Amino acid sequence: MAVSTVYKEPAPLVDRENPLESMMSRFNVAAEILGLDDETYNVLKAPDKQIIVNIPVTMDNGQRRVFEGYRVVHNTILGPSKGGIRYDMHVHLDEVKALAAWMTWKCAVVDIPYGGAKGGIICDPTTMSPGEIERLTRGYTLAMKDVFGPDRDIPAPDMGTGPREMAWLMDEFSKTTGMTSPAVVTGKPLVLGGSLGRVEATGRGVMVSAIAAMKKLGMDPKQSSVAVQGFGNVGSWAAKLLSEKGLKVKGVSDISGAYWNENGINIDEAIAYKNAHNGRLDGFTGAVKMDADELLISPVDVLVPAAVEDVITEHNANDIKAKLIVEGANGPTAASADPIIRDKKIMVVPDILANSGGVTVSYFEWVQNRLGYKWSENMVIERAERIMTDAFEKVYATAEKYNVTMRIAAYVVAIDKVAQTYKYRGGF
Ligand SMILES: NC(=O)C1=CN([C@@H]2O[C@H](COP(=O)(O)OP(=O)(O)OC[C@H]3O[C@@H](n4cnc5c(N)ncnc54)[C@H](O)[C@@H]3O)[C@@H](O)[C@H]2O)C=CC1
Ligand SMILES: O=C(O)CCC(=O)C(=O)O
Repeated sequence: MAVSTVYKEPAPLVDRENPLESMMSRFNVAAEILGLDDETYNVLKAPDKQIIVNIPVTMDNGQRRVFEGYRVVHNTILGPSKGGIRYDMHVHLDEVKALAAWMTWKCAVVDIPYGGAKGGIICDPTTMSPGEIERLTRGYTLAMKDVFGPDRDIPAPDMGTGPREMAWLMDEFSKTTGMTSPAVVTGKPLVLGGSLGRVEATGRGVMVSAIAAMKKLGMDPKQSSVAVQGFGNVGSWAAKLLSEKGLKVKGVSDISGAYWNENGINIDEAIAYKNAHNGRLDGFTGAVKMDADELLISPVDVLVPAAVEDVITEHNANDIKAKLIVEGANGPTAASADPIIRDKKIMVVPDILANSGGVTVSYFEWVQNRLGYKWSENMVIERAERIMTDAFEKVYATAEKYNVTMRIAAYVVAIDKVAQTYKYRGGF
């Protein structure tokens, strides 16, 4: 059988911002504030390891294609590395490196015993059949069998993946090791040892941090409006839970475009529409279609970017009207926009704090798998909310202490924890 593609050249980053550079520039500011020593700085600035694999997959038409996949383990000083797997055509090694480092900082901010990692495969899952995606997922798992492990590196869902892919990953890993290992991956279906509350956990954390920030800013949720970019797992749950808190969701968007309703979008209807239409809002009649770029600069009080990186840049930051940005996505704000947003006095709850509800409940899932015991949904929600609220208050206090933005404060909290751990553990 002919091999049609041997190597997929990663999409160049020349025409877009580089998330790794954005991550590093904030890391440098926080390292300076902390007076981080050179040894620890040098260890943290680069990932522990980067694995690149080529995964041959027999497509439904009999052709064999080869997909390029990555796993980057940024750091494991706090514990086994943790982080999602992304299926998208824009996956790039530098992006995965940034996402892996963000996982280290995120786990440190919420004080859970994990390091950071991230994976990705350059593919377009929207054009692949379930069988093709399954073979790809199993091939990736096999290629990473020496990387993954319940005490080593624990994947989870990210863009383009969900419980279905995590189930295949768990099954393939279990077969290669000869024992059922639910704790090797989180975000699994409930029946395979998934946790109650994990599906909505990231969106719930976005809601919790948005409400905490609104309280600080003296904003009344019932008198406030919000726009949410991205209507997948994170965006749709954030929109639903924010609307349940009384905010009027005036705008939402996904890859098909942006949708606006001045009187508020009925989010349950939008979710039902999306679920019935291949995960997309295209054709949704509960709102008027608008220019996708307009959504981020629309007249709302709160903005929740919950799709991809670098959508807020020096080119549109000045036009943002929201008083509060809560980052559901990883890296939605390029570093070039930071000073503009700061000068406009917009509060930003940064990604490594705002979207940490997902990994927090993943941690709970892993704990439950290891205990062989299931927690109630209320216990999951109550514990996750407590962790997120405590982290928010710690970051807020750090921002006040050093007179810096919430983003820099979150990096300070995270890097300080990692650096202290190095100090006690030693080893270099
Ligand atoms: N799933 C999770 O638990 C977590 C996800 N995140 C981050 O949240 C973001 C979204 O992830 P998920 O919701 O899981 O992905 P998903 O695959 O469920 O949904 C992505 C959504 O974004 C939309 N989208 C893609 N490109 C877009 C664009 N250029 N403009 C507007 N919409 C666009 C898609 O149509 C879809 O609605 C990513 O940055 C991810 O890294 C962060 C923490 C945890
Ligand atoms: O749930 C997890 O373990 C990680 C989720 C993730 O990839 C993220 O927080 O960006």
